[in-house]
Amino acid sequence: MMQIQHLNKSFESKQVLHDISFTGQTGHVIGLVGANGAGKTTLMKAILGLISAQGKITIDGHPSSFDHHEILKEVGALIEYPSIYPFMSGRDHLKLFAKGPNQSQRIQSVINDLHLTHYIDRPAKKYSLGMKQKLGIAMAILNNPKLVILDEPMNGLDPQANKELRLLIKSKSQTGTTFLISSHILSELQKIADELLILDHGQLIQETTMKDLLAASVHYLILSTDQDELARQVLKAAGYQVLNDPHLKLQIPPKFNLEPILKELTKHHITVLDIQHQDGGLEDSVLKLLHQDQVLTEAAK
Ligand SMILES: Nc1ncnc2c1ncn2[C@@H]1O[C@H](COP(=O)(O)OP(=O)(O)OP(=O)(O)O)[C@@H](O)[C@H]1O
Repeated sequence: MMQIQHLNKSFESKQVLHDISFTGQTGHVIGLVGANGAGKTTLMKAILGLISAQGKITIDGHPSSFDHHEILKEVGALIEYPSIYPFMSGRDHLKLFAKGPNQSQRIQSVINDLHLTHYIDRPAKKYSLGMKQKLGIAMAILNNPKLVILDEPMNGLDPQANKELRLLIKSKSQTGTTFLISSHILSELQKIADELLILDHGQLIQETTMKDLLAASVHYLILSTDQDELARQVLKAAGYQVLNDPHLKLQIPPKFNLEPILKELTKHHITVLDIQHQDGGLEDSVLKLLHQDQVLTEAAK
């Protein structure tokens, strides 16, 4: 659905995107993560032809660029803040944006999907940040685009609205819509993204499936015993990676056998009261990759 090849972008002398290439499969949800200023919004703007950039962008088999972007009719987007007219109602915004057949039906269905009913007929100037955000998302998906690009869509949304958005993205992707979504809320992204692009200082340092990334993520074991301090010493002496944490917390590999730990503790007459397994999740994995990249960059200097 989307192919990006050797994309470079500079603002005056500052290069902010460095040779970015990736492919987005039809119906996949692609998460875009990176620190503040990593280049996420710039990349999205370049794909949307909002800024000029060097490189090749192909959407649904059609080339797209700053000067030639016919195919962008098939793309819905919410970048930074939604463009909202304060004196128009949400419904009038949707009417203004609607294209093609069955407009009223599509407007009503997006209102229902995003639970906008109770304020959609009020002027938008009375909307909260989250309400505006939801209206912006509604405008992006209203015309059933093949590709939807959302920059920080979870901004300002409460947990219920986040969940509704997640369900909507999942159901749309299952019917073939491709999503490119940037977010700092990695726990939310973890729940919806099939793939992940990690940007660091304008470089794509990792393109991976969520499954692979999480499989390689850090895992922890949190033990509760009748003698935690002794258990800590025993496990450290036995070579386990015991963390400096108020809890008795061990870092373990993804596939791990518990038996030797229990044997070691029993040998020292320590009783285990509780065991919890915790995976580091997306946040840990992304931070680890960004840290590795920083170390490599420093070493190359
Ligand atoms: N119009 C512009 N003119 C000059 N520099 C810009 C412009 N837009 C962005 N930049 C610079 O490009 C870099 C990438 O910015 P961008 O907004 O793409 O980052 P981001 O990853 O989206 O960050 P955030 O998570 O904070 O939104 C930053 O150093 C920013 O200062």
